[in-house]
Formats: sequence, structure tokens, C-alpha cells
Amino acid sequence: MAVFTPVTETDARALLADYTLGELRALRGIPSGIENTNYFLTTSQGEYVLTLFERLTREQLPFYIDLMTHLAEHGIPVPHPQATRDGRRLAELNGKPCTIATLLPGKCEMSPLPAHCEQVGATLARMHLAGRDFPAMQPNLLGLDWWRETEPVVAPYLDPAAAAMLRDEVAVQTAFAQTDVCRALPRGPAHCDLFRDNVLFAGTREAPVLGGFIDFYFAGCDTWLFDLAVCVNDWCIAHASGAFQPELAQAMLGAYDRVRPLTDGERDAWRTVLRSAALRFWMSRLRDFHLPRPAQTLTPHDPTHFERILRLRRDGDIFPLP
Ligand SMILES: Nc1ncnc2c1ncn2[C@@H]1O[C@H](COP(=O)(O)OP(=O)(O)O)[C@@H](O)[C@H]1O
Ligand SMILES: N[C@@H](CCOP(=O)(O)O)C(=O)O
Repeated sequence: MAVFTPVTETDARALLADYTLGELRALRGIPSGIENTNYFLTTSQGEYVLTLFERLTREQLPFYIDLMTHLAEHGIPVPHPQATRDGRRLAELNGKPCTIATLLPGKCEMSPLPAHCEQVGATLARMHLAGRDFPAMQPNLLGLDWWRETEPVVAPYLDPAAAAMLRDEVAVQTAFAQTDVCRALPRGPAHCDLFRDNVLFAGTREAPVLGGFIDFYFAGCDTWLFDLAVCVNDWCIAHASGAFQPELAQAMLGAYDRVRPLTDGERDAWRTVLRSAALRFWMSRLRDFHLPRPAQTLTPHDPTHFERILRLRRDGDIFPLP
């Protein structure tokens, strides 16, 4: 249950008094999610999501809130953080920073078809282009520096072969970061966690309409290719084996490339970046599994899923860029 900080109707009414979003009609805790407290908030004017931030600091939060605002105002379907009467998009409730953002239509699709992948690819490329003139810079906080720092922390929980693979992969990624190929990769604000559960679809399964991208709280400035690799490693695989499903990968990558043509440098880097995207989630899952935060109440995701994907990518299971 992702309600770590309970909110009563009285709390919500007091919060809404700072906004021009109308009167409270309904408040309902959202059970899914692992990071933040989320409530569906219905007012006389519309439907919103109230998020209370449990992990991110007040210094980090403006980047995410301003990025979502920027993207929403550039026509990208993302939650639009609403402003208080005095113009703040971050407020405070029950001792936690919070925001009220627009509710996006639809629900997530955990068994995607090529039509879903195509829309995710095209919208991701539009999002990258729309982020080009976003002025703030905050790195992907779970990027290379974090991998280097976390490798010795999680390695003791692994068997020797897995620990060796982890150490080698961090070394490979460290060396890659120093190359001209890596330095030249186009970059900017990236979602960095655009898994199946962070995209909503309305319409029908056969004729889906993308409702939007949610959960920007792992976003950061990184290569656009990394963002695409995170998506492909989740959306375009057979979940049991981690192997690519060619028709899904083709749909996503083709649609992305039609909106933002991929460069030759990105083609050269693809194999290594696909590996880095698997490494990132193997490591965060290892940390969450073996070193859960004190308040963590949810069953952590299975780390071996991304260990398997990383091994496959290292062994050459790569779907080429168009
Ligand atoms: N703006 C939104 N529009 C519609 N549903 C949302 C929105 N934000 C969150 N949700 C719902 O809340 C759930 C949990 O949100 P999420 O941001 O993924 O939480 P967490 O950051 O805790 O993982 C989502 O799966 C979705 O059902
Ligand atoms: N996508 C990550 C976990 C992050 O959880 P979210 O609910 O905030 O998207 C993973 O699968 O490890």
C-alpha cells in the first residue's frame, strides 16, 4: 500500500484552500507505487493526484516539478503540477513536501502490443526534443557515480560469478564514460524509469491511445539513448527470459527514430548503453532487496530479472537501432 503518510479529508480541504482548484469532492489513497504517498483527489473543478514525497529532498524536488511543468506546457502528456494562489507548485502537508498534479487518463498496459510500443517510442522522442530548452540541470542520481559507489555495497550479497560480472560491468561503464563516443551522445532531461507501469493508455487494447507518462521522480539529465534503452529493456522483452521480442523492439525504435533520427554515434554506443540500463536496475533492485529502507513496507522487485537481462546483453542479445 503506497500510503506512507495518511491524509484526511480535513487535511486535503486545508491544502486546497491554498489553490484555486475548487472544493474537495473525494479523496482516495492509491495502493500501487513504491516511492511516494499518492491520493486521487477529486474537486468541483476536476481530477488530480496528490503526491507526498517520502524520499526526495526539498533541494531535489524543484527539478522534477519544473520539468513536468515545462513538458506539460510544451504539449507532452505528463502530469501538470498545479500552482498555489501565490504561484508555488510545491506545497507542504503533514510535514512532507507535496504537489497536486493533473490526473492523466488510462491505465498501464503490462502486456504491450506493437501499437503500445510505437506510441511510447514516438512520445519519448517528442519528450526529449521538448526538454532541449529546459534550463535546470540535475544529473541522473542513479547514474555512473552511484553505480561505482554502490557496487562494493551490494557485491557481498552476490555469489562470486555474479559479483564478478557486476564489478566488470561497472568497470566497462566507467571506461565507456571516458570515450568520445559517450561524450558525443545527445543528452538532456530524461525520465530514466519509463517502465510499463509508468505509462497510461486509454482507448482499447487493439486501438490504444497514450494517456501519458507518469512518475518522473527518477528523472535526471542523461543521454537520451539511456532513456530509450531503459524502455526497450522493459517494454520489448519476453518477461520470463528477458530476450527481445523483435516486433515490439522494432515498433518502439522505429517510432522513436521517425521523430528524432538516431545518430551513428548512438548506433555505436547502443550495445554498451543497453547494458548500462540493465545494470542500473539490477543495482537498485539489489539495494532495495538486501538493504531495504527502514520504512519500506513493500515486497522489493526481483533483482535476478535484471541480472539475467544484463547477462543476455553482455552475451550479445542486442536488437539493432534502425
Ligand atoms: N498523474 C497521474 N494520473 C493518473 N494516475 C496517476 C498519476 N500519478 C500517479 N498515478 C497512479 O498512481 C500510481 C502510483 O504512482 P507512481 O508515481 O508510480 O508512484 P511511486 O512513485 O510511488 O512508484 C500509478 O500506478 C497510477 O495508477
Ligand atoms: N521501475 C523500477 C522500480 C521503480 O518503481 P516505480 O513504481 O517508482 O516505477 C524497477 O522495476 O526496478
